[in-house]
Amino acid sequence: MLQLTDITKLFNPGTSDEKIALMNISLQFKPGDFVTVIGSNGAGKSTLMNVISGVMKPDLGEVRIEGNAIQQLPEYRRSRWIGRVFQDPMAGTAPRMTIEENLAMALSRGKKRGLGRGVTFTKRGIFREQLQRLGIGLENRLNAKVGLLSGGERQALSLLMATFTKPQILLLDEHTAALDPARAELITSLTESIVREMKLTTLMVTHNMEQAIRLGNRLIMMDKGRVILDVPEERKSSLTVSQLLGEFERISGHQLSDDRIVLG
Ligand SMILES: Nc1ncnc2c1ncn2[C@@H]1O[C@H](COP(=O)(O)OP(=O)(O)OP(=O)(O)O)[C@@H](O)[C@H]1O
Repeated sequence: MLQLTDITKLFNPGTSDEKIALMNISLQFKPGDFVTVIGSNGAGKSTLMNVISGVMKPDLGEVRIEGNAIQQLPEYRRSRWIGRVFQDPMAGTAPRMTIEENLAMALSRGKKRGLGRGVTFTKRGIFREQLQRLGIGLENRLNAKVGLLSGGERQALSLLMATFTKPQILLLDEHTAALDPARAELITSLTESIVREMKLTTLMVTHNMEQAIRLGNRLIMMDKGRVILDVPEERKSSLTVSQLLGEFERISGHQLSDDRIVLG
């Protein structure tokens, strides 16, 4: 279980440039929860992901996984519980290394440095089997340099790498936003099946309102560092994009300003 209690994060505190990125955020996620996260520009969505993954420490509050407070642990020490996929397909992989070298690296995640990074015969078999699940033929290209793959192929590989060692939590930071619609749909359905099969607690930031409603079992809306709406599955399934935008306006008192918004 992932639990956030009274998380506050300020940037440049005490200066004229002070920004409240997160203000008293308390959220609890059950194993297998698939939560879509939407909000206006600068609402704090990426900061929330960064505080959970350990890229940043909160100024106040606790991040707990399975009851253990981890907010002071550095990112690399949280990696056995948390996988993350970014918007930029280059971010989750090493482009100069081959597919199998990248997977070997993913497999050694959370283990002591230098251990188990080589590609053995047995590992190659596991890699082929796992890549096959993606259904895009990467299992036949183990020695291809990742930098030569298309954005969609790289994002599928990033997804596999982020979940290779069966983390409990998956953070998706607009991971389909840089792809064309067909590739985005492929990555979305791969995401859904991986999340379902592995029962991952998943937080997915998206600017696509239709996707935010359609995917997952809970929707969180953020504005100015706060969670302003938390929609459970029962209500989410009957929600429309215009109702969602209307709710945002009603609660926040202003229109959703998002330069990357996609309505559906
Ligand atoms: N490193 C930083 N230094 C200073 N301010 C920052 C930093 N990172 C984020 N902020 C500020 O914190 C607030 C929250 O930013 P964050 O990136 O989390 O928002 P977001 O919801 O992900 O926005 P967007 O959808 O535009 O990417 C914003 O006001 C932003 O300008």
